Amino acid sequence: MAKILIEGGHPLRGRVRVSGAKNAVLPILAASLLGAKGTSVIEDVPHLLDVENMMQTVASLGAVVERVNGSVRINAERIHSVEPPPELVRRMRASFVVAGPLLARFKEAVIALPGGCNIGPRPVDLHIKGLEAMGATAVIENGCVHFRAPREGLHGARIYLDIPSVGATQNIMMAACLARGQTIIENAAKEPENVDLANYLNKMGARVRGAGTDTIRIDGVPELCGATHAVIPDRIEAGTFLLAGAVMGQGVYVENALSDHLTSLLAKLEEAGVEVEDDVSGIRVWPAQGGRLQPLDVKTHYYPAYPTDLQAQMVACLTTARGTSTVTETVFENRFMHAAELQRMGANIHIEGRTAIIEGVDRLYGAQVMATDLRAGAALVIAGLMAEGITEVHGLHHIDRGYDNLVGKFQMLGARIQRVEDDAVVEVKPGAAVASGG
Ligand SMILES: CC(=O)N[C@H]1[C@@H](OP(=O)(O)OP(=O)(O)OC[C@H]2O[C@@H](n3ccc(=O)[nH]c3=O)[C@H](O)[C@@H]2O)O[C@H](CO)[C@@H](O)[C@@H]1O
Ligand SMILES: C=C(OP(=O)(O)O)C(=O)O
Repeated sequence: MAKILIEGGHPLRGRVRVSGAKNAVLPILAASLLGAKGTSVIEDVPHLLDVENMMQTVASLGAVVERVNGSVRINAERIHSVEPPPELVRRMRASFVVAGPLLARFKEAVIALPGGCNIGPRPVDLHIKGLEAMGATAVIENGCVHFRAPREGLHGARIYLDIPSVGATQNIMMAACLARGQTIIENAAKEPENVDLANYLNKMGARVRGAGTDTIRIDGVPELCGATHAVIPDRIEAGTFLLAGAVMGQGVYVENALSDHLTSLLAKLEEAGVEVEDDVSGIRVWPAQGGRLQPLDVKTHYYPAYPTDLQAQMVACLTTARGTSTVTETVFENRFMHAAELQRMGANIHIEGRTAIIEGVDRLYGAQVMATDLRAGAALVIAGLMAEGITEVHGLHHIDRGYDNLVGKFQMLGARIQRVEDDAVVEVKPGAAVASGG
């Protein structure tokens, strides 16, 4: 099995460039299905397993999808199916957001219940309730949701989301673009990825206002066309490198990182004694005095609060803090699987309900560990960089879902890290891409 080998204890320095955001590009690829005319060109598309899956999902419905270097071209004029293959949909959470575009444009969609990271129960009731409020019916049969719109199509509705769900907001927003009349989404998710999706929809001819606030208003239009759009930088990838730089860096510059999207993380880093400098092109971090963070209390919540997708990486960094930290996970019910793996490396972590209590230790030790989900994988890589000795990280298919060339990028920062495919060592030269395959 493929694994990542890390010799820990070597400082990181230099610069690394963040790729386009996974959680923005996935709904944007799905939204391209709304384009009845013309070709969309999506720029800054990262090389990720999830992106390959979404490209295959959209292509399986009849869209012509082509990757040209960093861009993806999609023509969705001729769609022949409203039923993406369940085996593709089950591979990731974001695939469920093809429901909204298909239902709005073709009045029908049959979508398998989605997969994604194993971080707790992840229902889709809010997606279904929102689409039902717009006139759709939804029947769950054989692990699939069969949506049907009325003959005259979906209509606008006022929808209050019980939870500001990122995916439900996306599904409803996309469906509303072609619905008759106005849709108002209240308690909408405010994540920057949803703002990026709204910007893309508006370039396609939609009328979406208020994305990034609690209330989004969408006036339906009869037709949308392909558009050109560059995806925003990945704030979670940026945060991963900033956290690694905070504990192992000697001046790490994360190019393309947007400080406006990372305010909660940057505030926590400063509280932990890390020096943060930002400019128009990126963010630099200098380590806390003596290289160890001050202990922190961190609570994940919906944007703009501290992101759940940076929780595991933060836990890894706090394992060697100068005292006791707490990290409370409020978004997902079971997102501390990395704690047990970090304990194999000498971390002292107790889980009490939804809170991890982390007693800082002097050092971590290299060990064989398993990535149980995407961000757990990133956390273990950071821990490996911090640890004395050799760490072996397994379960790389999780990491490949969401990090474009993670190993190559850490090598560019001077880390002693390499990816081993089965028994073969893959040489990664600075600037070269690592194939992101399972
Ligand atoms: C592909 C993508 O963009 N994934 C992100 C997205 O996931 P995703 O869109 O799945 O996350 P949601 O915002 O929907 O989930 C937030 C919470 O709402 C609950 N919920 C959600 C929908 C629903 O119908 N019913 C319900 O109860 C979930 O179980 C969870 O507890 O936002 C999460 C929260 O920032 C991130 O961790 C994921 O990286
Ligand atoms: C939880 C994540 O992804 P997904 O929603 O695709 O499972 C993530 O990106 O950390």
